[in-house]
Amino acid sequence: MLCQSSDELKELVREAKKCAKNGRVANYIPALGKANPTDLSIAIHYPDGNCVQAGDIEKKFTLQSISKVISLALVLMDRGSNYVFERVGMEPTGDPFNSIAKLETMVPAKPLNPMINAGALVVTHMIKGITVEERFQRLLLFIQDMVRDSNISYCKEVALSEFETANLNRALVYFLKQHNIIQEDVEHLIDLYTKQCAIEMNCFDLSKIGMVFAMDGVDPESGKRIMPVDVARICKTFMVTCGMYNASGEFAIKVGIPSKSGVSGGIMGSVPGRFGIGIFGPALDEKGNSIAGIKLLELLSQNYQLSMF
Ligand SMILES: NC(=O)CC[C@H](N)C(=O)O
Repeated sequence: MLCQSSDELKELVREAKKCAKNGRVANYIPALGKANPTDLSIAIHYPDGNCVQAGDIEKKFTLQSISKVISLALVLMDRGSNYVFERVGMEPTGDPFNSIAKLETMVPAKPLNPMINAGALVVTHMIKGITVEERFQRLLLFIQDMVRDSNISYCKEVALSEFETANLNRALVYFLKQHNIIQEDVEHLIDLYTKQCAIEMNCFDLSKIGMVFAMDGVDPESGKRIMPVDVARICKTFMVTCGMYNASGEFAIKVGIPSKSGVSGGIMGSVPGRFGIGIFGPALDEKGNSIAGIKLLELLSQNYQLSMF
C-alpha cells in the first residue's frame, strides 16, 4: 500500500508534530540553533515522478550527517571498496556519533564505520582532487546530478559556524593523522568536511536522493545510472546498521526503512525498490535524531507496512 494523498500525509505530520516539544534544536553548531523547533515537513518521491508532500516543504536545511552516505558513495566510486574499507570499518559502535572513545582501543586505529564522525572524516579525506575546492565541487556535482538541480549549494553561515567550533572533529583528525589513517592538513580537511555538512536543500530535493539509493543507484525519471548497484547496496546497508547513530537498532525494529539522519533535523529514507523520503524536523532527541521525524516514520511504516524486515 502506498501513501498517495497529501491529506493523509498532513494528518500524520499533525500527529507526529506533537512530540516536537520534547526535543531541542542542536546548538553546538551555533548557526543551527536558529531553527524553529516546531517545523516538520516531508516529501515522498515515487519512481514515476509523483511526489506527495506535507508541511513547509520549501524550507531549506543543511545535510549534516546525511552527507556522510553521499560522500561514501562518491569515495567508493573514486577508490573502490577494498581501498575504502582498509581505512574505515563496517561495524556499528553503540556510541554517540562524535565519540572519540573507541578510536584508542582499536588496533589499527581505524574508525568503526563511515557514519560516525571519525569514519566520515576519513571518507571525506578520500574524496579525489587536488584542492579542497576541487574536491568539494566534485561532491556537489554528484549531489546536483542526483537531485537534477545545478542550483544546489551550501550554506556559508552554517559552514563557517561549524568550522569555527569543530574542535572535537579536529581532535579526531589529529588522532587519525598521528596513526597515519589521514595524511592531509587538518584545517583543509575540516574546511572540506564542514562545507560538505553545510550542503543545503529542501525535503523535496532530499527525497530524490533517497529515491536514487532506493532504486539501486538509478534515477528512474531520467533513466541515468548515478552509481553502481553495489555502491547503492553498501550505502543502504550502512543506513540500516548505523544511519540513526546509536539508535539504529531500535529504529530498525520500529521503522525498518534504511535511513540517515543529521543534526539539522533532516532524515533521508530509502524504501528499497519503491520510493525516497525527505524529512525535516529540527527538534532532536537525546541521540541527535529528529524526534518528530522519527515519529513520522514510525507512523508511515505502520500505516503502509513499509518495514523491510
Ligand atoms: N550528527 C551530525 O549530523 C553531525 C554532523 C556535524 N557536522 C558534526 O560533524 O558534528
